[in-house]
Amino acid sequence: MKLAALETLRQQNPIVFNISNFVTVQDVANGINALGASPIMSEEITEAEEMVQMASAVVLNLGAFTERQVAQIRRVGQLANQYHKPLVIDPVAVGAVKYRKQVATQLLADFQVDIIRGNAGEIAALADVDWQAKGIDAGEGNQDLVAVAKACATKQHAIVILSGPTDVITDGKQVCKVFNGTPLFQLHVGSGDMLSSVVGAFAGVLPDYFEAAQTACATFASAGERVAATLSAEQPGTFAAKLFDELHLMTLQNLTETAKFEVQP
Ligand SMILES: Nc1ncnc2c1ncn2[C@@H]1O[C@H](COP(=O)(O)OP(=O)(O)OP(=O)(O)O)[C@@H](O)[C@H]1O
Ligand SMILES: Cc1ncsc1CCO
Ligand SMILES: [Mg+2]
Repeated sequence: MKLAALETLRQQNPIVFNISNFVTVQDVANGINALGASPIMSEEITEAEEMVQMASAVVLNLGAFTERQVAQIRRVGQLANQYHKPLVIDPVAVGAVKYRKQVATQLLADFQVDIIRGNAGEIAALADVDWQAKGIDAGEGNQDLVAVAKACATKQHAIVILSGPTDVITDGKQVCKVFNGTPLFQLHVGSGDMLSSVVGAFAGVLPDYFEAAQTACATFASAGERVAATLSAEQPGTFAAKLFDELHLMTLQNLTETAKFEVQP
């Protein structure tokens, strides 16, 4: 795990091109901006090539696309591959909506996606593992999460982040678990969307995307955990506000002291 990449990120201020969803777009922009990246969003296919060229990473969030946006998403995916930019996908609610799974599966078949970041319900769906996803939430399942994440990585030929109380990051063989976090993340819609774009930001400065995925999970979950430790009750609003502060203020030393993870070769 390369925690020092936090400082590289802040020095390089990578541009992250996000196709976001209308629910959480501002949290995503402010979250990665606070951390030290430079967000840019667009819904216009005509400027897709310029966007991808200027970006250090591309994040496709599939949270609320229209048919017209699918055409834009497809063009951006193709351009990200053409210009060799790291490509991250957040397959929102693919475990709950058949149409979304069809669209996401087709994207994954047509493009080289480097990192998939989803919760257990979403990663299980892309692994074709039986699971009861619930809307945008992880839902219920009794399969082993490491096995689910590995199956998804192998099937989709990508690094997979299965986020939740423990984040599981795998390339299909090696596994890293990040134990940080707080249940307060679940009280703020879009925590996962923010994480996916934080993953893009790290992939923009760390050419080893497996390392980038791990470092992003440890950084984001540690920031939330550090905020939760300052609250005296479940305060979702205060948590969100302080999460932005912490993403900005957290030092490498704070991160190193907080991060709890294990890597299995
Ligand atoms: N119960 C929990 N305890 C600790 N950390 C958690 C818990 N649930 C989620 N997290 C953390 O929350 C962050 C977002 O992950 P999550 O799996 O909730 O995404 P998501 O389901 O896609 O969220 P959203 O749909 O709101 O965007 C990750 O950093 C994860 O580690
Ligand atoms: C609530 C919601 N609905 C579509 S996207 C989204 C935000 C979480 O991704
Ligand atoms: Mg999500």
